[in-house]
Amino acid sequence: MITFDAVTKRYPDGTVAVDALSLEAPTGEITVFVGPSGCGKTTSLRMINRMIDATEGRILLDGVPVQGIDPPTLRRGIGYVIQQAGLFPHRKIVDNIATVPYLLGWDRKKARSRAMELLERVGLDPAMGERYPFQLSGGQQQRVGVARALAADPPVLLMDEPFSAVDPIVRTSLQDELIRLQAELNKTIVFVTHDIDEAIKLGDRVAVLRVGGRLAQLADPKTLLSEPADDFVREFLGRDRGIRRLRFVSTEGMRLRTDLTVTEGSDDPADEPWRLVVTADDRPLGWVSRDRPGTLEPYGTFRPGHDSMRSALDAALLSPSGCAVAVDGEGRVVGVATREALDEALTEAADG
Ligand SMILES: Nc1ncnc2c1ncn2[C@@H]1O[C@H](COP(=O)(O)OP(=O)(O)OP(=O)(O)O)[C@@H](O)[C@H]1O
Repeated sequence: MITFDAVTKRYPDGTVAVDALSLEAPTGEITVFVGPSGCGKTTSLRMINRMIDATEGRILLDGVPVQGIDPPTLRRGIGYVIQQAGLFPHRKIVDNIATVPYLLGWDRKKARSRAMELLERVGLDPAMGERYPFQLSGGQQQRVGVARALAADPPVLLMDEPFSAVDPIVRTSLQDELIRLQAELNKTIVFVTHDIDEAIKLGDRVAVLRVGGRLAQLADPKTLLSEPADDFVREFLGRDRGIRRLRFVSTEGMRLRTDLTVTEGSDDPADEPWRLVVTADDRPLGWVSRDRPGTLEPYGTFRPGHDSMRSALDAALLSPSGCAVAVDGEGRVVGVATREALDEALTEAADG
């Protein structure tokens, strides 16, 4: 666990970047620092590994003040990932990843085999180990940055806007990858971002900072969205706060109709405005309207109990039928959520 105990950072020119910050980043969880530009996120992060020293207060790592640990020893237990990956341009990828193991005096073979293992772990082809950073895309370089930070298996990982320099699609896949990795590795992660969506997606807890380095709110994402502490947090969360909350509304137990599907090629005597055509093994093919029986219209799917209400509504909006197709883990249709069922579930969520 990382503890900030009334930590203040005043730069020599008098700027107070962080002001009496107290919070805990629990072991094995992702704590996100989020807030507008200049609110002291990076300064707070860098005080953990002593790239910057606090002016007042203490930061404790599992109860031990970091101020008492010499920086090289401290940093051995703390991986650090930054925005542009910060790879050494003249070293091969495998040697970039093995940087810390080499520094720790591991033998070359062991360090390189650890690096190759990590390349695969972060979703890269091991053949990339022999390339140089300029031969990789921005997203691939970021993955290498994560692999390098994990090389010596540090219990703590500090990540400073690691995914903000890549395009939105790559960014989403890097975020998904981090969630997957964290489920395996259980590191104590402090993650800095200015993007509230990223904070909500990744954080077990989210610390919203305001300019001047003061903590506005520390909460799990669901609480943050439903109970913002004040106008600053509400405004920072933005106008889509209600939509974002849907990510935390479960689709477990949603009422599904099973009488709206029809197997392809079979007769469909029922008089319904929309029918979902499925294959013999229950894969969805498309919606057919009563008015245009020969045309398959688009559909969207979600997995009840697994996907959130946000996904279910998205699936409904993707189709002119206005209904969302419920599928199991194998993509087989288990039912259909009509507008009425979606509305019921939303009303229940709003009441609860
Ligand atoms: N070396 C320094 N000397 C003086 N002031 C500094 C120094 N480094 C940062 N600051 C100031 O401290 C404040 C916090 O900076 P910091 O980089 O921690 O913010 P941030 O929240 O990470 O911002 P951003 O999202 O823009 O990266 C800012 O007002 C910044 O100008």
